[in-house]
Amino acid sequence: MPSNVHSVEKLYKIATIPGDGIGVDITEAAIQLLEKVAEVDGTFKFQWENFDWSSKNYKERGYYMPPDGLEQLQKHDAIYFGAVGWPDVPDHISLWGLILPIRKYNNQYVNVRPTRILEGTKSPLTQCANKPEDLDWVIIRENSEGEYAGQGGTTHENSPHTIATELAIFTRVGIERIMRFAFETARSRPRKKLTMVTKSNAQRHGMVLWDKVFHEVAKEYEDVEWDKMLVDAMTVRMVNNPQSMDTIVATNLHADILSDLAAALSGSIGIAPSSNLDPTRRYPSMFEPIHGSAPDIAGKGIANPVGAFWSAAEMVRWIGKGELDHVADGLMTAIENVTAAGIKTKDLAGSANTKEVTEAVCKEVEKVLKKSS
Ligand SMILES: NC(=O)C1=CN([C@@H]2O[C@H](COP(=O)(O)OP(=O)(O)OC[C@H]3O[C@@H](n4cnc5c(N)ncnc54)[C@H](O)[C@@H]3O)[C@@H](O)[C@H]2O)C=CC1
Ligand SMILES: CC(=O)C(=O)O
Ligand SMILES: [K+]
Ligand SMILES: [Mn+2]
Repeated sequence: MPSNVHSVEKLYKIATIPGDGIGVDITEAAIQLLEKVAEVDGTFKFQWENFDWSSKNYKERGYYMPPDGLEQLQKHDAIYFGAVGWPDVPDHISLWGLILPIRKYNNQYVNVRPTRILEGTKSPLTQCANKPEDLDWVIIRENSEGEYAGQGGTTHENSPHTIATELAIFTRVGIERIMRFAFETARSRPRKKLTMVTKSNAQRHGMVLWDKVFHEVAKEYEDVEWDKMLVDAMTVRMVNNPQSMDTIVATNLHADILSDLAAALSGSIGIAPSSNLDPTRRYPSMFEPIHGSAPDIAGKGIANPVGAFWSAAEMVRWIGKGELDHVADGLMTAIENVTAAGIKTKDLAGSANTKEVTEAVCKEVEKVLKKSS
């Protein structure tokens, strides 16, 4: 391009929902980093709109999202989320008041949860040599139905005869689309390997349908090597043989649990990102670290922002539709250069605080992006 012709700056509208506890700290850190990235790159900008839908405000207002909350979010290209939940509000109220409806009503039926051992960090697994390839997984979590469908009820409350049901819902449409996404993800990675997780020995209806649809979809992906695991044995394999897996697909509940385990095995829950995707792109997708509000460390300024930064990188990748992959990759390089240099929070056996890690990554990303341009 001739130097006197400037490309038009693209504007990305991002809704931010910091939520509670460390969600606030890490969202602020992610915005700081993304602003730096946009400034250095110069071809795009972010327009932020912040939504103060926290547990504190819930206590005062009686709601997390206002009645038109979902519509407000839908005016944005993406949503960046911190975490929701605080000890003075029952957790099912906070989750069902905010994050679960956002996922469901925005058709975010996939939750992508990668983990690997970042440079300069260590897995607690002694059999891991801490080479990146020792543990490099992407968990594809079904994000719209299953055990978090929200169906069920309680009767005879406050009596010895209370009955509560929690119904897991599995639909053929829901299973088929998550399997396809999982196979596509596996196919896009070098090892082309998918592990499918169920509990179809004990759960004899929904999980059996899950198995059946998996085998049907597998026929369309002959280039992808696959195997299957029951979720209990899967926890053992994750600990004893992490090298043997690559892409993993599991239900809403199973993958929720396995992804916290995956994060811990790769070093800390504080590093793990997640993308809540509407693959059709009709609705905005949402990006957040997998961890919660961490009341035990909130307010101390020591939360690890790496999972938030990795989520930010995935958001850039998603909104860029292939045009900002170099920026997302640059962000990941910057994050890993900083962990490799030993600038890490306490959960990664370091001594830096959130602010110090954030500033180090901001500085590093400037170097990385300038070098690559
Ligand atoms: N998507 C969301 O908004 C989620 C919300 N929650 C909510 O968060 C609240 C707390 O949940 P917990 O079960 O305690 O899980 P949690 O993920 O908030 O914390 C678990 C443990 O990991 C540590 N930890 C988490 N993130 C960290 C980080 N970035 N850096 C360093 N240490 C970190 C915490 O200090 C704590 O010891 C609850 O109200 C829960 O419902 C939990 C998970 C996801
Ligand atoms: C709610 C929760 O724990 C999660 O989405 O990871
Ligand atoms: K979160
Ligand atoms: Mn979780």
